[in-house]
Amino acid sequence: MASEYLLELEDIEAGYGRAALVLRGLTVKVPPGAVVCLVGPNGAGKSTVLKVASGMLRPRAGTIRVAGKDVTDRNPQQMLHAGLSHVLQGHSVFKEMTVEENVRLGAYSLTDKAEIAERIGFVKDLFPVVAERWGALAGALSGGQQKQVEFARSLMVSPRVVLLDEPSMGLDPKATATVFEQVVRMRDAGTAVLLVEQNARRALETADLGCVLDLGRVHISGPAAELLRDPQLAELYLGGRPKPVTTKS
Ligand SMILES: Nc1ncnc2c1ncn2[C@@H]1O[C@H](COP(=O)(O)OP(=O)(O)OP(=O)(O)O)[C@@H](O)[C@H]1O
Repeated sequence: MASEYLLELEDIEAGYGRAALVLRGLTVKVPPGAVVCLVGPNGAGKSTVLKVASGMLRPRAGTIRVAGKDVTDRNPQQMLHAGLSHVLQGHSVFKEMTVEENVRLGAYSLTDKAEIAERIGFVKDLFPVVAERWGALAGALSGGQQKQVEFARSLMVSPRVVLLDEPSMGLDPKATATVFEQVVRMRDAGTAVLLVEQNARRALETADLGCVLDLGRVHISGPAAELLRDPQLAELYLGGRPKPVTTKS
């Protein structure tokens, strides 16, 4: 059945082993052409949402749909095939391999050489640093540049939705700004993004839609700009009240 959403996580319950549930009836929906960000306190379950979406963690209840198709209980390989590509927290480039080798790893499931060449052209256009440093060892790149190599690798399979877990982790403010610019470029090039970020204010400034997680559920969701303006949310989750708008005279 056709759906207006690319990814729907509905009434998800999930947890680890015998421990208490982490997600307790969580619903998150990602429409086409959008960056959706999940924010909330430490341990709220943000990364767990991405693990459920990419098949790393099976939900105990609830439904996962991709473009209207039920994909609940599929494994990571099948989720990738369905169109969900997960960029994990931390740095996952292979430092002793070249940028090219790292990016080509993202195409391991593709067999059509013309398609691989087309995707390489696409990611080189989207991430100029990947094109510029194509033959360099990935370990020689800065943290922010390595993150762009990870983005490029994740886009090789033409995913419908990229799942980004704390892409700014460990980066300085300048590199963080570049990485968020690239998130917007990915969206504008046609890939929807579900983003988890510690830096909630920065993430909401980038995203189209936001979901605030608390106690394993979505506490409040809506256009990111509206969430940023909400004084109560700012106090509770964004490290203080919104900055007053100043007008230059
Ligand atoms: N592999 C695991 N095994 C057992 N418990 C886990 C595992 N991963 C996460 N948890 C627990 O699940 C809960 C939610 O963790 P999760 O990483 O999803 O939260 P988060 O909102 O992303 O937190 P943070 O902002 O600190 O990264 C925490 O209580 C955490 O200890």
